[in-house]
This record gives sequence, structure tokens and C-alpha cells, in this order.
Amino acid sequence: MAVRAAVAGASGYAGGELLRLLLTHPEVEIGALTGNSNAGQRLGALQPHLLPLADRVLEPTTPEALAGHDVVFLALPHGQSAAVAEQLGDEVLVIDMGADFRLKDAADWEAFYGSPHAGTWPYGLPELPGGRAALEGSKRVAVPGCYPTAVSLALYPAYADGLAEAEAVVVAASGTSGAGKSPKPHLLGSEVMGSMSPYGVGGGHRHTPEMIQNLSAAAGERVTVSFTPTLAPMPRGILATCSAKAKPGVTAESVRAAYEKAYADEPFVRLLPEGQWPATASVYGSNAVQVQVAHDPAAGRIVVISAIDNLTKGTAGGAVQSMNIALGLDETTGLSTIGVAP
Ligand SMILES: NC(=O)C1=CN([C@@H]2O[C@H](COP(=O)(O)OP(=O)(O)OC[C@H]3O[C@@H](n4cnc5c(N)ncnc54)[C@H](OP(=O)(O)O)[C@@H]3O)[C@@H](O)[C@H]2O)C=CC1
Ligand SMILES: CC(=O)N[C@@H](CCC(=O)OP(=O)(O)O)C(=O)O
Repeated sequence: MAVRAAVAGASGYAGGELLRLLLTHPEVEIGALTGNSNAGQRLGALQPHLLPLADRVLEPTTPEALAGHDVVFLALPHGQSAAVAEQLGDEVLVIDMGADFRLKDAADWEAFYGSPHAGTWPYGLPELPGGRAALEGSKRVAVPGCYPTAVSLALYPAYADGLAEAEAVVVAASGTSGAGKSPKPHLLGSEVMGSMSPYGVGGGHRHTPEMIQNLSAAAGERVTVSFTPTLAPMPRGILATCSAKAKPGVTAESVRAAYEKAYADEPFVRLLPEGQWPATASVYGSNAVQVQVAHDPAAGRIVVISAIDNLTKGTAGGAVQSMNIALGLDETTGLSTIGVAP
């Protein structure tokens, strides 16, 4: 019997990418589609690339509209999911693509999001140690942020294998869809085209505590992360350049061996052959993660670069992968590692 899925936030970028994936998922039947300011609109007017759903009309996001489904995806602005989720009952699988339930530390949540902490749900990054076990049979999933997905998958093997000191430096470039669809003055076409710019510099970005949470769990000690996001003139993609001081005795061979071990059996993470580097174009529209490692002996640092599509593995693909695990389906069902080129 098909898994009936509702999508709240179907008019947004994350909701649109989720629907693109669910349309080809062999086990899923798409149920209610809800929005907020766009309720009453045809989906075809908002997501013209989703042709099979063009004549569906968005409903308001209410418990009644979301009732009667096996899975409810919440692709809402952060801070909006908790109130909706608590009205859905314990039997339905709720997958939150926003930030509300990602952080374990209430003080971190309050410091970075400025509202009371709603709680913590099993975290939807199966590749992390213990990640799959946390999701199996769960009725709640918190999908990670896009930058924490790219950065945690780049650095966790170095920490899990005890190769890196507990400080990491990350500079990551993101495509503009990461900022969502609502209009923002710094995201006007003329501001973004032909330019790259940093933001959230100096530890202010709300994804910093999420990265620290993941890397500290892998290291078994608190890892600090100096994170600088930058905006790149492209619609999708994240390229994360991450480094950490190498522990004494670490070599290029020991670094590569740690990553080969971590990713040998991962269906979506590809440690590239030596000499080949991750690129956002190679993972465009796919759930793949490209990773490459280097050891810089002069600087005494491990350098790891990862590339993801922020809307796919960084949000909607990660959500579908987690749904598959929670429901006991093959983890790769409905997901592709094939990109779009050129
Ligand atoms: N874009 C990305 O790369 C990533 C996004 N995410 C997360 O996914 C979530 C959605 O982001 P994104 O799609 O980019 O954002 P968008 O701004 O593109 O879409 C937001 C969606 O939420 C709906 N919405 C807005 N306010 C409310 C409300 N008060 N109640 C119910 N629905 C509401 C909007 O409906 P309407 O249009 O009808 O007003 C729209 O469907 C966010 O939490 C974001 O952080 C996570 C990782 C990456
Ligand atoms: C380019 C850009 O603006 N990106 C967003 C991150 C998108 C994301 O993952 O957001 P959530 O944590 O809200 O899910 C940002 O930096 O705020």
C-alpha cells in the first residue's frame, strides 16, 4: 500500500524540491499540499517545473488539511513547525525540514534563534555514527541544515578517527536558493549576479551550533568551529572548504584511510579519486555528496572539501532518505546520485 504524504510549505523552495523527488518515489502517493500566503493558488503558478501537480490547489496549513496521512513533511520557516507538529498526533511520521528540533541544547537554540526551544528529535543525517539506528522506526525526524550537512560529512571522519584537534575552520559557498523564496534586499538579482559576498561572519550564523553538536559527538570532546558562509551567484549548491589542525603523527595516508573506511559503503557519499575535486555542478539535483581530502604538512592541517546540492541532500533528499529509513524502506528509494551537466 502506498505511503500517503502531505507537504506543508509546498510553495517554497524546499517544498518544491521535495515534491520533485516524491513525484518519482515508487512508494509514495502525494496527498495534501499546503501553504500560507499562497493558499488558494494553483501549484502550477508557483512551481511551474512540477507539471504533474500543476492543477493542484494549495490549502491553508491546518491540522485538518494535514490529517489522514502516513507522513507529513514540514517545509516551513524555522520557528513555525513546532506548533503545527504538536497538533498532528503521535502515530504519523513527521519530518521537519526546518530548524526547530535539530539542536539538543536549549541555550544554543535560544541564543541563535531567539525563541523558546521546542525540543529535540532524531537527527536526519544517517551517515553520522549511530545515525541510522536513531531513525529506524522513528515517528519524528529533524532534517539537518544544509551547511551542517556539508560540513559534518566533510569533517566527522577526521574526528571519529581521532586525527584532528578540536578546532575547525570552515568557509562555505552557498547558492541563493538556500535563503528561501521570500524577497530579501541583499538577494536581488543585481546584488548577487557576478559577485560573491560573506555573511554571518564571526560565529553569528545559526548553523554554527549544529556543526559543533555533530562534530563534538564524533570527537567525544567539544570541537570549536569558525564558520564563514558566503553567497555565490548560482541557484543551488554548497561547496564547503573545511580544515582542522592535524594531531601529531597524522599523514596523508592515515587521513585518506579514515575517509575510505567511513564512506566505503555509503550509498550517497563519494570520496573522489585522488586528484579530483568536488564541484557543485556535479551534484546538481542529486542526493550525492562529493568529498575530497588532503593533508597539508607545512600548515599541519587536514583539509576536506565537500559539495552538495543544498536543496537535495541539504534538505529534501535528506528528508526522503530519512523517511525511507524511518519507514523501513530501502534507504535509496526514489533518490538519485546522478547530477545534471553541463
Ligand atoms: N532552501 C534551502 O536550501 C533549505 C531550506 N531549509 C529549511 O526549509 C524550510 C523552508 O525553507 P524554504 O523552502 O527555503 O523557504 P521558502 O521561503 O521558499 O518557503 C517557505 C514556505 O513556508 C510557508 N510558510 C511561510 N510562513 C508560514 C506560516 N506562518 N505557516 C505555514 N506556512 C508558512 C510558505 O508558504 P506561502 O508561500 O504560501 O506563504 C512557503 O511554502 C525552512 O525552515 C528552511 O530553513 C533547510 C535546508 C536548506
Ligand atoms: C544562502 C542562505 O541564505 N542559506 C541559508 C541556509 C539555508 C538552510 O539550511 O536553512 P535552515 O537552517 O533554516 O534550514 C542561510 O544561511 O541562512
